Amino acid sequence: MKVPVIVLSGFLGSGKTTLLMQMLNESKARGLRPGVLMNELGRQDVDGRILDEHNGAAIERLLDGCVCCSKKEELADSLKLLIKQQPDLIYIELTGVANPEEIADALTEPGLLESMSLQQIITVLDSEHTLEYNSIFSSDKELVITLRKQMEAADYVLINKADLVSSSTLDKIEKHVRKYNDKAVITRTVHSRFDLSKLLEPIKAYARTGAAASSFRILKSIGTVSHSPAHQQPSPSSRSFSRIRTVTLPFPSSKRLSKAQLERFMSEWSKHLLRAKGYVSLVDQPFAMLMQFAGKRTYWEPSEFQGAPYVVCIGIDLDQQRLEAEWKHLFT
Ligand SMILES: Nc1nc2c(ncn2[C@@H]2O[C@H](COP(=O)(O)OP(=O)(O)OP(=O)(O)O)[C@@H](O)[C@H]2O)c(=O)[nH]1
Repeated sequence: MKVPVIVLSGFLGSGKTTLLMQMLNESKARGLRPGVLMNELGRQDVDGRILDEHNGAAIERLLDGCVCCSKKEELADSLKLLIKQQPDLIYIELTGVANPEEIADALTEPGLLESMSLQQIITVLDSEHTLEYNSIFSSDKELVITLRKQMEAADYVLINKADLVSSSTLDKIEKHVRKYNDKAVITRTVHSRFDLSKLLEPIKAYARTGAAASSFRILKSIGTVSHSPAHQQPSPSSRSFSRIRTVTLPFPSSKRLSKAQLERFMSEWSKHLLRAKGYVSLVDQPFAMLMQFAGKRTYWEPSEFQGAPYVVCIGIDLDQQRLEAEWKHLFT
């Protein structure tokens, strides 16, 4: 019996983990046992920790690289480990700069093809910034192509963060998506919430009966991706990110900062910073807080994190030395 796989794609900070948490909750409510493969660009696993705090699903993590390029070989191994735990379905959350078609392609490798089947690709868009990406990243053709592929390959497109923009912007985004994908179901969402029954009910029926559900999609035919054996290095043209760099900033355990200091730091770096997330110690808080910088906004959430605090920064053309120096300076 093949395990159904749902791939969550979308640019950095668009709302993939938010969607994953909702999907995990709804899977559990239906009595399904999900497995999760999380891929993060940074060495530190922020999203996995967020999940641990909310759920008890089997989680495999692939850190410090993107499964569609540097971590391609490890993708198969991690999925095989998950399969051993006999989940009813597997969610793969990609990095924000991954091309989902390459993952779909990787799932056709011998060793995976017999044991899992790709069901759906869901792409989450950040309504506040999607229309700007072409101009923001105009000098990075690869990234622009990857963002387009995320829309093209999707079965579902969530136009997320709908609370932050006008309805005319949402209309424009929908038109923009339709230029690249005339088949996907497009839904406007807030906090990635949408009706998951069409996705999960057939999987539930499949898990119960073992019969192939007719609504399941068979592996998409991947016309645009050249098939490269997993042991080969990806060619430069198959890389999904180029000028993106990830830097982990340690937060001295004896120090505390204010929200305002951290928000100012994020805002001063916002030209190059696409995303930042991590656990920080605040002057007025007894416990570490989860800080998320996405779409040029900083979000705060309480957390149960008890390790050494840190912040992972993902940026384009990031001057790592200057970033680290200015970060250190915050604590002097
Ligand atoms: N206002 C608003 N905030 C949202 C919405 N969806 C998600 N967020 C917030 O945006 C931030 C990023 O959301 P995530 O779900 O972590 O985004 P992601 O795509 O997983 O991010 P990466 O893993 O870094 O690529 C979090 O602080 C979310 O709470 C939304 O619809 N509206």
